[in-house]
Amino acid sequence: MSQPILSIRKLRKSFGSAEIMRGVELDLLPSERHAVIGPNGAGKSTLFHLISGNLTPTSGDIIFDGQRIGGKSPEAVNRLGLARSFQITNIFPRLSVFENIRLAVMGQHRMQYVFWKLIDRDRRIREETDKLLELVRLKAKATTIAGEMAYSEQRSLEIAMTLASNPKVILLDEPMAGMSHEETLYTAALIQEVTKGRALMIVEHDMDVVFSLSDRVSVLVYGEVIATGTPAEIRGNAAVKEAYLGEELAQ
Ligand SMILES: Nc1ncnc2c1ncn2[C@@H]1O[C@H](COP(=O)(O)OP(=O)(O)OP(=O)(O)O)[C@@H](O)[C@H]1O
Repeated sequence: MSQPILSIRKLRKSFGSAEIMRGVELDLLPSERHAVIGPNGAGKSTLFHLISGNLTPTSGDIIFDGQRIGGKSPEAVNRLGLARSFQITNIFPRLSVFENIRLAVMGQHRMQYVFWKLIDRDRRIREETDKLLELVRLKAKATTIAGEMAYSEQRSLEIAMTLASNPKVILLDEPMAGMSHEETLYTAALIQEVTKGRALMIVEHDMDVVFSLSDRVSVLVYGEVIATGTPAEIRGNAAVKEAYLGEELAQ
């Protein structure tokens, strides 16, 4: 097994007297797609907030690419190569699709571009923006106002913006929430395509998506990972069935 790109050890987080993360252990391999599933309130979003720097751990380690990142700012974590999208769509609805992606690209290259000639800078930004537009199949919508697109297209746009930093690890929090069956299938295929060669950690409630998209699945219950394994192993795990999947698959 290759070395993990992200290792989480004995991770704890309390809010006042409420202990929400209770010693999470989890490894993400360099180019695997890894889903985190679990009942409502298990702590999945909190886990993502801790990894991305939006929350500071109470104790424990989060090691990304050999460096401790627990407690670093979201900007610092992002600069190291970890990008995250949120449950709520995070785009600029009044700007065009092209402008949205261009802003993400410019944000990433704020520093480097200072040293380039202006004309060269504009050309590079445009090229990178075009490449991302193509990757998420939004080229034909480049001039469309983002807020006027279908919800699934807005999520595609958001995925492109997440990719602007060329991250090694991508965290996606419920990317299919609120989508129709067709939109879900489309977005799952898109995620599969654009995350090739990178590590993906995804929180998702749609079990069909989870089991078809993931190389491995971790099950979080009351702030602890109770099992990690291939989709087949997780489906067949008695403790998982009892704690979560039994009711989820019966729906
Ligand atoms: N800032 C906070 N202060 C206090 N409690 C919090 C805070 N953030 C989250 N919690 C609590 O932590 C628990 C875990 O919440 P979290 O949103 O991480 O769960 P989840 O697994 O993502 O749930 P869902 O599947 O419903 O999105 C919940 O009981 C929630 O009320």
